[in-house]
Amino acid sequence: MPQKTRKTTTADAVRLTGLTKRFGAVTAVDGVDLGIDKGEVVALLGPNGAGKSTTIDLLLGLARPDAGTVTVYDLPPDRAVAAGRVGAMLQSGGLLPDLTVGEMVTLAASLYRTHRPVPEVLERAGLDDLSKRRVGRLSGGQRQRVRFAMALVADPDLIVLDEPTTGLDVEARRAFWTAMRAETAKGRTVLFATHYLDEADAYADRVVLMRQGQVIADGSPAHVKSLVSGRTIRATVPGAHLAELAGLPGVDRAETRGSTVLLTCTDSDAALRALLTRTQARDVEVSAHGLEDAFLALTAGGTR
Ligand SMILES: Nc1ncnc2c1ncn2[C@@H]1O[C@H](COP(=O)(O)OP(=O)(O)OP(=O)(O)O)[C@@H](O)[C@H]1O
Repeated sequence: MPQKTRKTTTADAVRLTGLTKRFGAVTAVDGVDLGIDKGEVVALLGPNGAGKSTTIDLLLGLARPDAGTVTVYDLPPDRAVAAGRVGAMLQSGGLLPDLTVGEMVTLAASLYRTHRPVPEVLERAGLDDLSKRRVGRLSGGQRQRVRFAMALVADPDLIVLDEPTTGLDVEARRAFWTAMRAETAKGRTVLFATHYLDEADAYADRVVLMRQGQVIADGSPAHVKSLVSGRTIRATVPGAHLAELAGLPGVDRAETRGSTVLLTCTDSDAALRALLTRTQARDVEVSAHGLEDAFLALTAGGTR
């Protein structure tokens, strides 16, 4: 089969406008506005129940919004999917246990008018040694790789992955992301939901943080980290009162941690200067927040 020429359009890859989905009393997706440019690698992060999977279902045309719109390459999602422009790797389902891996991916390929050669896709997903194994006999991680191959086989412009590395060990996760990097180097657009914050930090250009159906932060991993003021200072400060420390320039919050104090800073340079000139501080350590801290701070109280 000939491979597709990647189409170029001026529109966004994905455009969600006022997107809303309710299940009874729960508003799973609550007025989400989001545009994803072509070639962007975007991580959708959020605690359990934040609305990530529902957003992905709406984006793939697997669920209908109660309000708002979704377009994928300027098309309604079901048409973009039918045209082979979107490859999806969902958390479960879609596999037939009696088929071999090769047959399963060939079947997925047959749904599209044009597709990539199946052996190439099997190799990309690390399945070339398993092509004759029945799907029902695969481990959880191997099944994930079959889903990945099925997502790639249509040669899609957009790849959507719902927690793609759940159940994979460290080595398999690394192999998965190496394969994904090779795919994104070709200019594909990627949206992935993950609970692994280190993956969002390492592999996404942009992090979209959701809580209770809404987007609460959107930017580079560095931007999301900076939203929770960036840095903390830990020090031993003999004779100091917490209220006094909290009042220093650049300090947002002061807490005791054992025999030391922990200062959460909006401007750690100013805070450090004040601490060293106005107090008896010693054993001073300054550290940047990891994405994990940013995530916890921004989504605190967000589960339901
Ligand atoms: N089919 C459904 N029927 C009823 N409620 C649903 C349904 N699907 C999702 N919900 C609810 O909508 C909210 C959002 O769920 P969703 O699965 O989108 O979150 P998520 O961010 O993907 O969570 P997780 O990380 O746990 O997969 C939750 O409160 C969930 O219970």
